[in-house]
Amino acid sequence: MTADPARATLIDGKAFAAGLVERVAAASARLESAHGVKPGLAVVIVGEDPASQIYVRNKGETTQRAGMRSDTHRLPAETPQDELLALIAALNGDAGIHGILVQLPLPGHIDSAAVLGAIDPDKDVDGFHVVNAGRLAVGLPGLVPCTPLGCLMLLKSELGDLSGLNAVIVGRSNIVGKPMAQLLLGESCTVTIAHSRTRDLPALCRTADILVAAVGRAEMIRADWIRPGATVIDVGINRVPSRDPMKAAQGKTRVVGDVAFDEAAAVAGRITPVPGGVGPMTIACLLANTYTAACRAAGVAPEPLDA
Ligand SMILES: NC(=O)C1=CN([C@@H]2O[C@H](COP(=O)(O)OP(=O)(O)OC[C@H]3O[C@@H](n4cnc5c(N)ncnc54)[C@H](OP(=O)(O)O)[C@@H]3O)[C@@H](O)[C@H]2O)C=CC1
Ligand SMILES: Nc1nc(=O)c2c([nH]1)NC[C@@H]1CN(c3ccc(C(=O)N[C@@H](CCC(=O)O)C(=O)O)cc3)C=[N+]21
Repeated sequence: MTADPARATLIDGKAFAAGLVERVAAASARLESAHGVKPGLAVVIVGEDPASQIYVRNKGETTQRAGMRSDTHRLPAETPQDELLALIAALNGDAGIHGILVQLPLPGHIDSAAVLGAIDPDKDVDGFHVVNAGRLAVGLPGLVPCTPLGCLMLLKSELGDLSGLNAVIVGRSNIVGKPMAQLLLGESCTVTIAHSRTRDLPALCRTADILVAAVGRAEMIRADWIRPGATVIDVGINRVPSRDPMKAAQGKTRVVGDVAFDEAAAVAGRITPVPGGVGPMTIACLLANTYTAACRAAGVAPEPLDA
């Protein structure tokens, strides 16, 4: 038998998220007893996107655990945009609802930008409204997108001060890549954003002390793209056929990240697994944002939620 190569430390997002949910639950209970405000989240789902089902289920369970109110509005796929906008207007005006999340992607006949733009920015717990993107860009308090916020919490808890580190983010979406870059810039990292037109992506990735993969391509990032000792955050959630050919033939799938985990773990210093890494942090941060929004609506300073 050959000795195991050095293995990266696993960053346990699931455990970190469970702790964060507990802190949110405790802080929410204190907000309710001291000020009579119970944080309320409204989730709006239009149509049936099978990939989103797990997210929706995990979200519902976790919100319950945090002792928050959570309403789910399920609308048929053919819902006219006007009707969706009318629901958002009603939720904007509902004092018991502090957070509104419209599940993406929306059906093709709906203008997603118009829908996201209709959410009251102070209830926009996804942080997708242009006002919140602008606040993040200029360093004003707002609501920060949950996935990058969760990644940042993991990085700070693992590495402490991030200043001066080289961060490479692969992916430039408005919901992950760009806000991730803003947050790391805010921590004084030297930030590079890569995308599908980037030249020599492997060489660029090798410059990273912090490598964030948010691409949506199963196991694209290989071991030889990773600087030995680097911290790797894998945002990707990709469904691939089950390893067992019998199960695969029955259409069974498993979830993998954007990083080839097994080989990457032999090179990286620290790495998040998929599942059990960034995903649970996204949900915990959604609840944290709902708590923050409820505090601000009540004119109360939110308690710090850091570990
Ligand atoms: N864990 C979680 O909580 C969450 C996970 N996700 C997952 O994260 C991943 C990314 O999501 P999202 O940001 O919404 O995805 P998008 O599809 O919106 O963006 C993907 C980005 O990756 C870039 N890209 C695609 N192919 C390549 C390539 N071959 N080389 C370099 N860059 C490439 C694209 O570049 P270009 O702009 O040039 O097209 C784009 O900027 C997905 O797997 C998604 O499922 C998303 C949200 C939450
Ligand atoms: N308005 C909106 N906001 C979102 O934040 C949003 C969205 N729409 N649409 C879909 C994507 C995807 N997303 C995930 C969140 C958590 C997990 C998650 O908890 N994953 C677990 C389980 C994975 C599994 O086993 O399938 C894990 O990684 O361990 C996955 C995916 C949020 N998204």
